[in-house]
Amino acid sequence: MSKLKVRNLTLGSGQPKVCVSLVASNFEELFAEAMRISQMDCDLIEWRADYFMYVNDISFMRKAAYFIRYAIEDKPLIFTFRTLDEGGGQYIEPDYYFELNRYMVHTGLVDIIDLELSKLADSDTDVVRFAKQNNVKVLLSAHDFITTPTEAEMTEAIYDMRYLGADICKMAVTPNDMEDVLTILQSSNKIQSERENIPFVLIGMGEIGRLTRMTGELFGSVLTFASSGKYQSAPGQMSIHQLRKGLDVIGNRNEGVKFGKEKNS
Ligand SMILES: O=C1C[C@@](O)(C(=O)O)C[C@@H](O)[C@@H]1O
Repeated sequence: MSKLKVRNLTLGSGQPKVCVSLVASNFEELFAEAMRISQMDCDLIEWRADYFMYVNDISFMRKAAYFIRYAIEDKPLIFTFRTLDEGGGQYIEPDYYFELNRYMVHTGLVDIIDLELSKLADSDTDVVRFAKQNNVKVLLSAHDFITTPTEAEMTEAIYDMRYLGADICKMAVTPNDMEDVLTILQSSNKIQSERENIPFVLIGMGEIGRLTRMTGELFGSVLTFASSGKYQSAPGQMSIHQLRKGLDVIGNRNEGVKFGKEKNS
């Protein structure tokens, strides 16, 4: 697994790191949620700005980011505006999408920006370079809320993201049966063995995909998302408590415990 340092957190070593999404529509809720989530046992926080009503006012966005940073102190913060095309909360003008992300980098308050691969592929924006120049990590993402693409399609999408400069490559898809779950795990396993320098995340959304939210330590995903208790930012997210139990079981090596009965000497 490839390692990536964000503030004091190292992604890609041991268990996948647990991220909780902050969803709020106004300032009051934003501040309350940021304070509440900052007390939770998560490693990173993702601000899902597509649910915030002042997203078109750039100076309000700075104030909101400042509030969040104040509340969460030194925890790494991902800035995400998820577009309607990929399951987001509101419409955004394509040019403003990049402008907003650029501005968030400029504030120095966020550590990672999430950009959708499909938007980036259609544009000549320099936002990836701009983020890197300002020591902000770039997470490229793609979502499918209906199906699971083939193993080759998912693997290629992750490699394309890396080629375009992603520090983290993420794909969240929808398994409809256990074959699809195996396809997600197979693709993960292929990526981790073929290209061990890529920090990536492959998630199966919905009830059927839950297993894939826990298996990162074995199959290479560096990050996993839990519910905030109040909102799920995607179907199938578990509570942090449930998720951590799963992560512990899956990563447990039972070191030092011998097989069979100890013989008395
Ligand atoms: O892309 C992702 C992953 C996610 O969709 C999930 O399945 O947990 C949740 C989103 O908030 C995040 O931006």
